[in-house]
Amino acid sequence: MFMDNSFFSGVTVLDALRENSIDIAEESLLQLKYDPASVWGYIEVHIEQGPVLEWVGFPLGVVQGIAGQTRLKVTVRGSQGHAGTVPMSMRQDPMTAAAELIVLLERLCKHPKDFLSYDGRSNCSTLESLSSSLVCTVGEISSWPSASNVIPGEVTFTVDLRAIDDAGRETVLYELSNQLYQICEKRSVSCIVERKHDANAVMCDADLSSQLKSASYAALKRMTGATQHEIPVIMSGAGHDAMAMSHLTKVGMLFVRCRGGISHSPAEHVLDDDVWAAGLAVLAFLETHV
Ligand SMILES: NC(=O)N[C@H](N)C(=O)O
Repeated sequence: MFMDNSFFSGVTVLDALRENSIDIAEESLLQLKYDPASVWGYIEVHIEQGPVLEWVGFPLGVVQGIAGQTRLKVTVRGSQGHAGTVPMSMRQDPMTAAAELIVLLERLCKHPKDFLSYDGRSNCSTLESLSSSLVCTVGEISSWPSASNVIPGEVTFTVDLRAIDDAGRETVLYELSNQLYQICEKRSVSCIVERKHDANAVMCDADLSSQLKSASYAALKRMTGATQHEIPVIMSGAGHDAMAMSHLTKVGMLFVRCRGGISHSPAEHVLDDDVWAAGLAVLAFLETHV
């Protein structure tokens, strides 16, 4: 099935392999996967893609865990019409409904405690941990037919929702969809919510993390000659290869400071010295294991 998938391009994985002279059956490809018993662990170094390390003034940080994530596609359908002729009171406008839904999402993710109750689905500690890591984003929106003098017939937008606490993420999604359908009903538009992607949170291995911490101390001492204060331990809101590797083995991650916390932008930048520090930390880590 995987080999016959064409994803976005229309070219199947099998076609792409064959075009590159790799004639392989799906069964043999599956046999290539690692035997968990043969793998000791997985270490990943990545730029932080956020502002924390720069803010605390450290080139390196140890990752405690990676947030779980859900991506939704929300389609809001209303009644397409003429921008000049349909009275405001007679509209079923999916654009204003989408705007209300997006503002609801922001309020829910900024203040989950105002929305979620202390019942069986969410207790006090889940709400605390949720509030600290929950982030929600609408990164794409499109309307049809997308003309300045037309009340749209349909608006589609994406939701990217992340939290370190999987149960909390589910609780937020449950609350979001409840409120979303209520708003759509109130505005006489129809809403379809499709769940496009889910990945559970991954916690880094405590031993690997403490070894990476010691290795980071050693690297920074070697570079600056000074003993560093506590190396920051941070959560990753971004997804990483370590998430996939965690199904196979224990994982550990090191973050490298980036300028302004900017990422997913051409302005993304790291200092050469910080990359050097990360290299020395990995070397120090390896030296304790050979
Ligand atoms: N490291 C990343 O930016 N990973 C993904 N693209 C993500 O978190 O969306």
